[in-house]
Amino acid sequence: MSATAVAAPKVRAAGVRKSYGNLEVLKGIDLTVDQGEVLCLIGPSGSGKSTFLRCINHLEAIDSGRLWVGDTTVGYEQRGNKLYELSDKEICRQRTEVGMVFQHFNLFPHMTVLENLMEAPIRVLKQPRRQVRERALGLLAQVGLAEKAGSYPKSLSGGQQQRVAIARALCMQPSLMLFDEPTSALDPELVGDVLAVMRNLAETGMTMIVVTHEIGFARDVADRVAFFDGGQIVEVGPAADVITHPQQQRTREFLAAVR
Ligand SMILES: Nc1ncnc2c1ncn2[C@@H]1O[C@H](COP(=O)(O)OP(=O)(O)OP(=O)(O)O)[C@@H](O)[C@H]1O
Repeated sequence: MSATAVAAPKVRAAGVRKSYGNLEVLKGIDLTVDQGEVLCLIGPSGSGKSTFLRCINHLEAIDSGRLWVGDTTVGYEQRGNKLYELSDKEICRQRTEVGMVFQHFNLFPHMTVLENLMEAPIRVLKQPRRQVRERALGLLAQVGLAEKAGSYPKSLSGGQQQRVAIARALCMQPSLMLFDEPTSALDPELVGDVLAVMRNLAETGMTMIVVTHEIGFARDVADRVAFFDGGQIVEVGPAADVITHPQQQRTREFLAAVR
């Protein structure tokens, strides 16, 4: 054993495959995401980025390969021809450790902003109301929305709703945050505030996997970038290398088209 302890990867995928009917969406994904790392997934529409994210959070089951989420937990493991799946209880437990932010904020419309944040920690984690309330108010301050605690989602802008959605995910105290195109439903002038919240979160050391078309964000904030195309990772490496000096022709074409 080496003198320096090395933390286990937060997420590890090995040969992950997923099809919808005859459409093979993930064609053998191999990827490791380290503790505290920010990884951005970029690539054309339909290349499988969201599906991969959804597999990590057990919103989709993989067909084959292996997927570990967390330090020790096996997500899915193919043993011979038999696919081992987590029990519903294990999935629930793992989901509480993984926060997910979607393109469309998915806030509960009938609850205030503060109630949106408090709902899952109280109902799912059974944490004391007073403690959750304190944490929720702190998170709202962190995303610049302390004064909106008593408002209903429909009275907020899209950017504010997305910042609430991020705070809501964080209120569960996750150790991994997944973002699925968090800014693509926003008007351009609202994107900056959401990206600033994500940038601050990255600086706290949170492990983050972000599907995004915001190439500037990926270049400036990600530790590594993975370029997906046709259900495969074509290129993965340090953000500055993949975005500024892509090695693969396909990556170069994609970046030229989106810039
Ligand atoms: N539940 C589903 N049933 C059938 N096909 C699906 C399903 N979800 C995704 N797909 C298909 O899988 C392919 C990959 O979709 P996915 O959303 O993972 O791509 P993506 O790279 O995230 O694209 P985008 O940037 O447009 O979100 C697409 O062809 C999509 O139509």
